[in-house]
Amino acid sequence: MTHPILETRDLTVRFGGHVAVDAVSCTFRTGELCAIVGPNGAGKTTYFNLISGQIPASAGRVVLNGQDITRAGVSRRCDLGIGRAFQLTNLFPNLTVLENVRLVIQSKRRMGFALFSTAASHVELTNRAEEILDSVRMMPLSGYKVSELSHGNQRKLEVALLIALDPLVYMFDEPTAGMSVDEAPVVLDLIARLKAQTDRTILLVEHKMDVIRSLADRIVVLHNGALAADGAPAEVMASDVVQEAYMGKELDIA
Ligand SMILES: Nc1ncnc2c1ncn2[C@@H]1O[C@H](COP(=O)(O)OP(=O)(O)OP(=O)(O)O)[C@@H](O)[C@H]1O
Repeated sequence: MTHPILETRDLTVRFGGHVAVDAVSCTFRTGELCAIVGPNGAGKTTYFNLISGQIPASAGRVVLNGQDITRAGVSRRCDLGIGRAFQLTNLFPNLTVLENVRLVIQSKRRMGFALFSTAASHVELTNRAEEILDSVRMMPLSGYKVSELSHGNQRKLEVALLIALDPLVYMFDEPTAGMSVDEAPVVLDLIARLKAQTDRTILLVEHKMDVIRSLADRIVVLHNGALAADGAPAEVMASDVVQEAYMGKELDIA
């Protein structure tokens, strides 16, 4: 069994009297791709927000690589290895796509956000940034400002920026939402390659069952904020509780 990289222990958040995430205890392991599913309003995005630090927990713990990060802010969690796509998109909307990717690589290498560096490091950084953009098939857009990109291309850039950041845990919340039929497979292919070629942990909130089937090693089901099922895809999908309560109604079964 592989090493646990991320754990939530009785993680809970209340908004007034409403418990949006209810004592969720879950362990995510190195190298696994875990799909988080559940009906609308089940608490999936809120659970993500608690892990990435967008909102503070009312109770419980978030532990990354053995370190309690429950009280850490978003940027500290990002430094420690929690990478969530949307945090990065509008980093520098008036800089180009290439400059944005290069700056994330620089920040990861603790070189600061200086736009100008030595000639050699500039060339090396640019090469790496171009390699990443090539992998998301965005090289033709490298000179565009981020603010000029279509929604689909901004989502692709999010993935590119996340790859540049190379976190321990990649978090994708419906990564193909709003994308065209041409664009979505590019992003899904990238996630599949991340899974195949790295030992990173990937958490994926997703409604599309065909995507879950092709990518997930494990499925966690949330319902009314609580953990309703957790296990291998075939086992979870076949379980009575999931079949009856969620799969047919809420998930987009292809
Ligand atoms: N900041 C907030 N204040 C009050 N209630 C909130 C807040 N954020 C989320 N909620 C509530 O918490 C519950 C869980 O919402 P969440 O967005 O996490 O669900 P979800 O599973 O991601 O849904 P969807 O699949 O529709 O995106 C909902 O009832 C929502 O209205």
